[in-house]
Amino acid sequence: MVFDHVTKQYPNGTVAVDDFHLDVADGEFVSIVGPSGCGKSTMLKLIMGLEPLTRGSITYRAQARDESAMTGMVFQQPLLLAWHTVLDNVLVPSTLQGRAQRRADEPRARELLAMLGLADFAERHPYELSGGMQQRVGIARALLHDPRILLMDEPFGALDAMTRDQLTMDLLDIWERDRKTVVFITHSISEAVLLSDRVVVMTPRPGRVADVVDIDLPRPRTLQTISTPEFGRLAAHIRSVLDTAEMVTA
Ligand SMILES: Nc1ncnc2c1ncn2[C@@H]1O[C@H](COP(=O)(O)OP(=O)(O)OP(=O)(O)O)[C@@H](O)[C@H]1O
Repeated sequence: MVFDHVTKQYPNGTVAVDDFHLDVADGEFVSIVGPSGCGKSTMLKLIMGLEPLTRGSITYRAQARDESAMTGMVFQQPLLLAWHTVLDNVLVPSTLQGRAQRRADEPRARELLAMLGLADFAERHPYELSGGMQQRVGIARALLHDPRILLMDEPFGALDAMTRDQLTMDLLDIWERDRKTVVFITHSISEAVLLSDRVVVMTPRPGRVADVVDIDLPRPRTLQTISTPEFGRLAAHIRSVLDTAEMVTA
């Protein structure tokens, strides 16, 4: 996926993203970190085609079976339908395509629920699940149609620290298995370092690329990776780039 000098100005004149340039390899895990309001969510909306670009382009290298299988999206809140079971929530994208599609996709939905440790909860309702389990349902739903690109907008932001760590490890497992291209938005430097091949550090609004940091930590990574000196060095570097970018624009 190539972001070629992407600029987004909203109709009210706000420039949310300015000249964002990045080449994301197929199967790469890229995180975007930056201060609040620097245009991270806007980037995702541009990728999803929910907002038109003002200038520049976003192009895909990989081919998908169809357009709808190109991207899967995980939000900060899992956005589950309270009156549907867990299984039906995962199958929402199929149900929208008709009953036959729903039937065809049910085995895959059950397989994803099992992979995320929710096999026994398929017939339950969202209110019976913890926050972390609800977010797993959101992840299963995003993976249902095997998207080429997984977009994640602070998916663990609303969770407590332990659940967050667990889901981070689960996401690493899932990614190691089939190496989707992931664009992951987060406020957490350590989450970004632990997960990513590269971390894009953005400046305060209008969001520009302040630095792109290669995360050359060996994989598979574990929570112990966080206590290595190399991890500390990378996290400190990203912190200093963020601080410098804030001082320059302040
Ligand atoms: N529809 C819109 N119309 C006008 N301005 C907008 C619109 N959506 C976002 N903005 C502005 O664009 C800027 C970037 O917003 P965006 O939500 O992309 O930032 P963010 O980095 O995701 O923020 P946060 O980390 O707080 O979620 C902000 O100043 C925001 O107020």
